[in-house]
Amino acid sequence: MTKLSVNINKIATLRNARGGNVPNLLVVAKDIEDFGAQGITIHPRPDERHIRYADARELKDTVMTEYNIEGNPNKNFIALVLDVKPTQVTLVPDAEDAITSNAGWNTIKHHDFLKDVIKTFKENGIRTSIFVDPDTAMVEGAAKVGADRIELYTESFAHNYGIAKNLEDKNAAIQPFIDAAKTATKLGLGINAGHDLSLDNIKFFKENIPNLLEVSIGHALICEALYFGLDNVVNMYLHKLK
Ligand SMILES: CC(=O)[C@@H](O)[C@H](O)COP(=O)(O)O
Ligand SMILES: NCC(=O)COP(=O)(O)O
Repeated sequence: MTKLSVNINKIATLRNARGGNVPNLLVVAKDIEDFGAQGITIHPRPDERHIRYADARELKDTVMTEYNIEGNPNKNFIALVLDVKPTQVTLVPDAEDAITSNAGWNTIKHHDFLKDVIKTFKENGIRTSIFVDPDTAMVEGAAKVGADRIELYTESFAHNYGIAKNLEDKNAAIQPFIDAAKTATKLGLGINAGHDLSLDNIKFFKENIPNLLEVSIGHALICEALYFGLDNVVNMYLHKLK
């Protein structure tokens, strides 16, 4: 089964635009769960431009499904995650000023750092996932540092699938992800995926990646909700992930 974890960063972006509490992030998170999503993802960034550290703490008592916190494990982020103790922490190597995530970890170069951080989270009962490009060497590196899962960075798939003219192009877009997923499975790593997944591309991705445990989807899902409504969109994803 592939779980749908809805990334609610964009709900916080909308709230922050007016400085008040509309929309209420906690209410939206609860509604998304009630609509059927099996997880809530947040990705607090150092400038707190959308999710604030206080949101991450408040959501702890609201989220009853899988709570996934993503981010670059700097000192403040590590302290936050250890305090909140979500179901899962996803380590993402973002630069401070990145507009959005734009690369996976080099799990070989950062082996010692990642191994230490992962040990700390695992000792605290938090499942760990590492954001990686679809590169078998990086997947092998993720296994070596002791991660429970990888999150495949799907931007290149979404882009190449979006411009594909035929099935051959679509197959070329997914092939690196199939190879990375096979390596992950062989090494005992669970497989998550995310970034720019959408109603247009999710079915093809799911059908081609065996053992896909979770997808985290935010930007496209919230955009699609403008047209279809949040309840409908969550259920459209659930249908495509069956
Ligand atoms: C790791 C990942 O791909 C997502 O968390 C994405 O980066 C969302 O972050 P923003 O909402 O800040 O773009
Ligand atoms: N981990 C990916 C995520 O949470 C959402 O990414 P996106 O759908 O906003 O691109």
